[in-house]
Amino acid sequence: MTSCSARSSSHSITLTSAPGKVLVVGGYLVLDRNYSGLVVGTDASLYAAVQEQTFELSDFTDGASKSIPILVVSPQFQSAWWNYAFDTESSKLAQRRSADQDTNGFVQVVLEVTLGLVNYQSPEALQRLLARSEGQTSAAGLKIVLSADNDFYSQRETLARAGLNLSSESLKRLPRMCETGTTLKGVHKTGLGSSAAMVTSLVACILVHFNIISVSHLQPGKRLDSEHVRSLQLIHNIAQYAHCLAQGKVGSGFDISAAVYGTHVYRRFSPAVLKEAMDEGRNIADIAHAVLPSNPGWNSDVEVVTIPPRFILRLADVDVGSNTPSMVKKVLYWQEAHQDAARALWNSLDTANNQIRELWGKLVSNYENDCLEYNQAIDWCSVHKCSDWKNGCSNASNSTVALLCKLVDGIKQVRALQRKLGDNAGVPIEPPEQTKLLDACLEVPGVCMAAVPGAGGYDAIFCVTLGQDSSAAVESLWSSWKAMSVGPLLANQASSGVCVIDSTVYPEIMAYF
Ligand SMILES: Nc1ncnc2c1ncn2[C@@H]1O[C@H](COP(=O)(O)OP(=O)(O)OP(=O)(O)O)[C@@H](O)[C@H]1O
Ligand SMILES: C[C@@](O)(CCOP(=O)(O)O)CC(=O)O
Repeated sequence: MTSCSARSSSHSITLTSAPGKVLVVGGYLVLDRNYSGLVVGTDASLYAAVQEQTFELSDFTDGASKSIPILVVSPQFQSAWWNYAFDTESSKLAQRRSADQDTNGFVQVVLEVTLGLVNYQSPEALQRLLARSEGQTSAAGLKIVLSADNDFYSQRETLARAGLNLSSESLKRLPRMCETGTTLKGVHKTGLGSSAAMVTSLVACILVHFNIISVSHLQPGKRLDSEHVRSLQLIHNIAQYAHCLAQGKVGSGFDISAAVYGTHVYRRFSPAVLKEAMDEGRNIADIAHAVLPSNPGWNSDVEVVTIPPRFILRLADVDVGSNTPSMVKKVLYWQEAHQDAARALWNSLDTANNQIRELWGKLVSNYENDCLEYNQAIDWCSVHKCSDWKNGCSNASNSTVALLCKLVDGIKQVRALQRKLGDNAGVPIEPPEQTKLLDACLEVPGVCMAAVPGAGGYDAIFCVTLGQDSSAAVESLWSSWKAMSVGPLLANQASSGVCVIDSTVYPEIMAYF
C-alpha cells in the first residue's frame, strides 16, 4: 500500500465496532411502516478507529489553509486508501489522492456529514486540530483505519489459496480480519451488511472522538438512561442519513438500525424526515435539524428482543448470488399492480412473522419461569429431528417442547408465504434449490428454524439449532451438499449494537497506526 505519509503519533486512538445483521423474518414487509421485521445482530462486526496524526501537506496539495487532512485506510483490501481534505470554512470534504483514482462513496459521505455536524455543533473541536498544525509543510489531521471481521466477505478464495476446505474449522484457522487479496469492488460479500455496519461504526467513532457523544454512552451493556438513548439516536439518525445519501435513496434502514441497536424488532421511519436533507440544495443547518434526536420525524420503533437461551444462529452463504435491488423492484411492482392481493398476502406474512417473535418471547418466559424444565426440553429436542418432537417426547406436556413444535410450523408457514410472494411477483425469493436445502436442514436433529434471510434468493440461508452437536451436523450437511456450494460463516447471534472498545484488544487494527 502507498498512501500519503503520516507521522506516527502518541495521540489516543478511538475504536468502535458495529455488528452485521440477519433479517430473520420481515423481508419486503419492512419497507412499509405498517409492518415490522425481526432483525438479529451478529457477533461479526465492522470496526472504525481514528487517531490524530500529522501529515505532510504536499500530499494534500491545493488544500485550503483551513483544511484538515484525513487519511482513510482499509488494509484488508488492495488499493484501499483515500486522502481527503475537510475544509472547516465550507464544511466540504474533497478527495485528494487515492490508489488508481478509486473512490469510496460511503466513506466520503460519512466523513463530510459527520465532520460537518461536528464543525457546526462544536467548531472548537476542529479548530483545536487546525491550531496544532506545525507551519507550512505539515498539518494535524486524522488517520482512520477500517477493518471487518472475516465473515463479512466470502473467504472461499482465501481458503483455496491456503489449501484449506470450506468449513468452520478452516475459517477458524484464518487470522482475524485477514487480507482478502482483492479490492473492495471485487470482493464477494456475504450479506451481513458491510456498508451499514461500516457507516454506523465510522459515525460513532467520529462523534466519540470529538466528544459529541460521551464514551460512557457506548459501553456495551449500559444503555438505559435517557442520555444513552439520545446518543444512540444521534448515531442512528446520522448513519441512516449518510447511508441513504451514499445509496442515493431512502431504504427501509433495518441494516443501520441493527448496526446501532443489535437484535430487535424494527419498524421503519417515515422517509419524510430526510426530505430536505436529501435535496441537492441542502445546507448544514438542514442536516443538523434533520438528524436531531428530538426531531419527531424519526418515528422508527426499536423493540428489544431476547433470543431464547441455547438457540444458536448459524449462517451460510450460497455461492450463486442474487441482485437484491432488482428483486425489490419486481416485488414492489407486483404489489402496486395487485393491491388487494398484495395487502392480503402482506397481512398473512405479517401474522406469520409476528408469531415467530411471540414464540421466541414465550420461550424466554418459559426459561425464566422454570429453567430446569426448559433445559430438559432443549436437551431432548437437540438430539431429535423436529418431525419427531410432537410424538416422540416422553414429556409431551412440557410446554417448551410444544412451543418449539409451533416454532417449526411457524417458520414453515413463513416460508410457504414467501414462496407464494415469489411466485406471484416472478422473483425467486425461496427458489426450489433453496427449498430442498432448507427442508434438508430441518431434517437434522436439533434444528428448529431454517429459512432464507432478508430478500431471499440465492445469497444465503440461516438455521437455528439447539446445540453445538446439531450445529456440527448442519455443517456437515452443508459441506456434503452437491447442488450448490454452501459456505458456513462463523458468526452467531449477538445482542449488542454499536459500542466503543478497548483498542488494545485489537492489535491487528493498531498495527496500522
Ligand atoms: N471494510 C470496508 N472498508 C471500507 N469500505 C467498506 C468496507 N466494507 C464496505 N465498505 C463500503 O461499502 C460498500 C459496499 O456496500 P453495498 O451496499 O454494495 O454492500 P452491502 O449491501 O453492505 O453488502 P453486504 O450486505 O453483502 O455486506 C463498499 O463499496 C464500500 O464503499
Ligand atoms: C427486501 C428488504 O426488505 C430486505 C433486504 O435484506 P437483505 O439485504 O437481503 O438482508 C429490502 C430492505 O428492507 O432494504
